[in-house]
Amino acid sequence: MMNYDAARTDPPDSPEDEPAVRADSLTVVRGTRQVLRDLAFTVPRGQITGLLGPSGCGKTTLMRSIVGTQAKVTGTLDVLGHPAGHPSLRTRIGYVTQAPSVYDDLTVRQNLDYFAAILAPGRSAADRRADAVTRAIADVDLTSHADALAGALSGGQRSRVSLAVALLGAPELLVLDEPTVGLDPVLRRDLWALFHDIAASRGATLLISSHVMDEAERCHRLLLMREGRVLADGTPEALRARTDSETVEAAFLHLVDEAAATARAKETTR
Ligand SMILES: Nc1ncnc2c1ncn2[C@@H]1O[C@H](COP(=O)(O)OP(=O)(O)OP(=O)(O)O)[C@@H](O)[C@H]1O
Repeated sequence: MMNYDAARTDPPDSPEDEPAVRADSLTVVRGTRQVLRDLAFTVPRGQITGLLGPSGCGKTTLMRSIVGTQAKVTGTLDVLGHPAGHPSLRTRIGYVTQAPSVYDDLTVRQNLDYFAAILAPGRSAADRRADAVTRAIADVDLTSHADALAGALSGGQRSRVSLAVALLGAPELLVLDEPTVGLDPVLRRDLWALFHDIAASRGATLLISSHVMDEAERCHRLLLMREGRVLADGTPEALRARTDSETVEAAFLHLVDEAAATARAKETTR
């Protein structure tokens, strides 16, 4: 990470009201293109923030930057009181990518056992590991499939195994890249209920991306993105009110038109 300077003294633990993520003048280059441009936003703690925008607008790039796996990041990006990518954040953040990262030739429980052993190795932690694995499998509603091979599960079930892996370490910040894509409406509803439960019962912060605007209404706050920029940041209610729109989708379209009109006005005054 460009903004992680090993020589920099760690800031003191941030107070609870510090945002989970704070970005300022954040820019990311991929290949030869600037794909995130001068972003400034915060993600509050203990809430679900939805990262919404059309395909290719930069959601995954922003998530990769926050979890510290993205190169060519400049500007300020602080996560849980540290610069993004700081080694101390590794166990405090759970990241679920779009492609489920599970071993198909292991059962659900064996997958979880494997990742639990990396997080808490050694015989002395065996009981704690077994409890954490059982709880994570129950959290994602896969108890009845615990002994099934991951390779024999449906796409949605495999995504839930990935989510269970991310829940193992009880992370303070969960970053979920399109976790509900391709899932049926019942499963989508159940997963959103689980996300709300994780935020409410553990005080965890969730950053969840989606390009399905109807999921916006399920979030406490939204970051609306388009073409590498943040168009708006606020609660769904505030965004609807500000744009005099009935839905977040209508609010988004209003903001896109507004941004285009502002750009045109700037061009003509040059
Ligand atoms: N490895 C790469 N090298 C160069 N450019 C890339 C690379 N990966 C992504 N991009 C570009 O960066 C931009 C943002 O991509 P990103 O994956 O962050 O978008 P996204 O909003 O997550 O899209 P989706 O919803 O389809 O997953 C896109 O224009 C994409 O073409």
